[in-house]
Amino acid sequence: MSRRDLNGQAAVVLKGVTRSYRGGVLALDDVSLQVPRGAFLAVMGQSGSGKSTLLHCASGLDVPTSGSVTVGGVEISGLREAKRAVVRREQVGFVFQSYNLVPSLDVQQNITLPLRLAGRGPDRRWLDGLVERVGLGGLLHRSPSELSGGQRQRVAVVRALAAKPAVVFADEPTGALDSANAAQILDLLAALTDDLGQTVVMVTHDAAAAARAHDTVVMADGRVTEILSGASADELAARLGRVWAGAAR
Ligand SMILES: Nc1ncnc2c1ncn2[C@@H]1O[C@H](COP(=O)(O)OP(=O)(O)OP(=O)(O)O)[C@@H](O)[C@H]1O
Repeated sequence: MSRRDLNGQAAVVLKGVTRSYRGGVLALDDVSLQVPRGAFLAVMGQSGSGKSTLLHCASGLDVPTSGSVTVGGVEISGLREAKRAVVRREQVGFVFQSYNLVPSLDVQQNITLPLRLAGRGPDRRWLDGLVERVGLGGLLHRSPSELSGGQRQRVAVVRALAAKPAVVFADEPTGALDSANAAQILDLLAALTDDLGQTVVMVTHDAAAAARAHDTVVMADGRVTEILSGASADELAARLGRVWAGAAR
């Protein structure tokens, strides 16, 4: 998985990460994973396998019970929430299935919100380039309620990238979209990594979506069971079928 390592430093490193919940649930069980800069990585696995917990721990939304997490060269697992919030603002972008745009703000304001919260001015060339690239140029003064689902998700992708984060975590980014809009968002995520050297980690249930990523991490029972490179949707579906059947035994 290291072929995308553009400048030697990994965007995200997890070492021996464990997350247990009250009641004895071991949601992550000794997970070690390196996400090279410029990677487009999918995370798949059956419901309850630990995908969301992995995303939450890797992004600093949650804290592992043990092990370490480094994002953009900053070790975040030992930090208190206020400091993790600063690292998240500067190093992490998020894209959610439900877009999570602020309805009272227009597109332009939504896109620059994370920067304003961080007290930073926008890099106009970077933002204008992104807006142009995703075809939102004529929509900057619309409210989110005046956009299609696909357009809303494109706004969310630009917002996630506005601060040039070390990594974008996308949680089922195509889950609410029809197949044409889903394909556009996947094209966009792939182009961001291939053309702009951005790093994307995408949790998905959809083998066709995962097939657009460079590599796919397969999870079962809180563990990474394998990492598949360049697999087709059919190969992933077949592989996951076997992992799930194995997990059920
Ligand atoms: N807050 C919590 N308290 C207790 N157990 C939890 C909590 N959150 C998750 N779990 C458990 O941890 C395990 C992993 O959950 P997680 O949400 O990471 O799985 P997932 O692969 O994202 O599932 P899905 O595909 O259904 O979203 C599951 O057994 C789940 O029930």
